[in-house]
Amino acid sequence: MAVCTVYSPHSLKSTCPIPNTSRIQLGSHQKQVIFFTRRKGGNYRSNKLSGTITCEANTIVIGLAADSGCGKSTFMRRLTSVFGGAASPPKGGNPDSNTLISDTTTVICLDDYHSLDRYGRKEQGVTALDPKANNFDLMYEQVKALKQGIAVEKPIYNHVTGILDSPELIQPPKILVIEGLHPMYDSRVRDLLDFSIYLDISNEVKFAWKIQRDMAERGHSLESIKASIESRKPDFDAFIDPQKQYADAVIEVLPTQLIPDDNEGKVLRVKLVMKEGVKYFSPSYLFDEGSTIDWIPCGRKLTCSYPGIKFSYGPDSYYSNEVSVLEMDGQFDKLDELIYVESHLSNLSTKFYGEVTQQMLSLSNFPGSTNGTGLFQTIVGMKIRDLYEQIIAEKKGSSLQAAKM
Ligand SMILES: Nc1ncnc2c1ncn2[C@@H]1O[C@H](COP(=O)(O)OP(=O)(O)OP(=O)(O)O)[C@@H](O)[C@H]1O
Ligand SMILES: O=C(CO)[C@H](O)[C@H](O)COP(=O)(O)O
Repeated sequence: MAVCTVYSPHSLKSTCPIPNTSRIQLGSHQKQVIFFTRRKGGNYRSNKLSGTITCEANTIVIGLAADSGCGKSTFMRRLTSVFGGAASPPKGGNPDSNTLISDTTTVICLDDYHSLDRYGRKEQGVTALDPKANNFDLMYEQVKALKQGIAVEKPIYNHVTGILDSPELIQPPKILVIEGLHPMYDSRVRDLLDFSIYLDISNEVKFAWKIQRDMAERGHSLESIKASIESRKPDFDAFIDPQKQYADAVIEVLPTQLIPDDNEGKVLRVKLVMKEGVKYFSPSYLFDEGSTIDWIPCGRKLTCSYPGIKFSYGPDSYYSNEVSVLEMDGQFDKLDELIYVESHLSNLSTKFYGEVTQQMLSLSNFPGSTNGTGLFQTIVGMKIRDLYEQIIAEKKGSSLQAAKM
């Protein structure tokens, strides 16, 4: 439902597209439901009122980019949990839908915009990472419509059959997350994003995660997993990886530096790269904003077994952008002791003391809960909630202001 404000009772003009007949909720000073019928030249006729209408669609759009098997679904489940409630596929819809809906968020998977299905890609010898296999015009049109408060009929790419199924109806949510291979590839789609995240998983770690999932859950052989990663690599380097330069936050996952020549890949070094100067987003920091700090918290208040834990924080530059980087190498032994670390982090956008620890404890069975992946995904979740609340508060403020004029 688009939220609109009616200014003057005489002229009728809209600054945004409204479907032919639409239910419009007026500003809070004048709550009533009215119907609009579209007329020529962007004018609308209503059953109850006339006036100039400014549509303030309240959908904010978040982009999450990563290669397949790099933890997007896990991150999405953490994000949904920050807003409370669980996410599920559209009720009564296609059981193979990739969409997840909760009270606040709708997560759509950009695989649904594959223009070539599995057979088409095979025939043309292209991977799903190649822009030629994706319909960016439709992606742009539909994300734009949802952001404007208009429902869309989005295609479904069926990962079971490898073909495109009939579309599903997606209503504009409060927060729309577009996750997948290319949320920041097309500049038109990129410009619609209120915030963007890139999960940058190093090759060694990606390989370990993929083996764990695809061998255990999908019955693939080690050789076929290796071959699949190798065959995707050129397109990954050409089309997916470059998107990280546009991200407002990057979560980089690397092998640990605490164990010399580690090749087990169980202990991880994770960096949270946060762009400076992004509207509604102010980076979190350790101890003292802008300083450069190394911190080993192990000791009386934090239990650490081998190889321990090391945090670092400081300013840096990333693709010529000024950033702050928070880093954690190692893993927690006792998750409830995370409160000790949390109390030394600032600007977390939490609602109460210890909220990050509480979130992490409540999802302790999720992958990455004992290391920086879970911690930084949770912090980014808090930041997205804060961004959303700031944008909505600002919009409400300007509607009230306009209504008074
Ligand atoms: N932080 C983490 N630490 C360890 N393993 C992880 C982490 N995040 C994800 N994984 C593992 O990696 C695999 C892929 O994770 P997930 O399904 O979240 O990725 P995805 O990007 O959504 O994948 P796809 O796009 O292929 O559906 C899973 O087996 C999961 O357990
Ligand atoms: O990279 C991917 C996105 O996660 C998939 O490989 C792509 O969507 C094609 O899917 P499938 O392998 O099921 O045909």
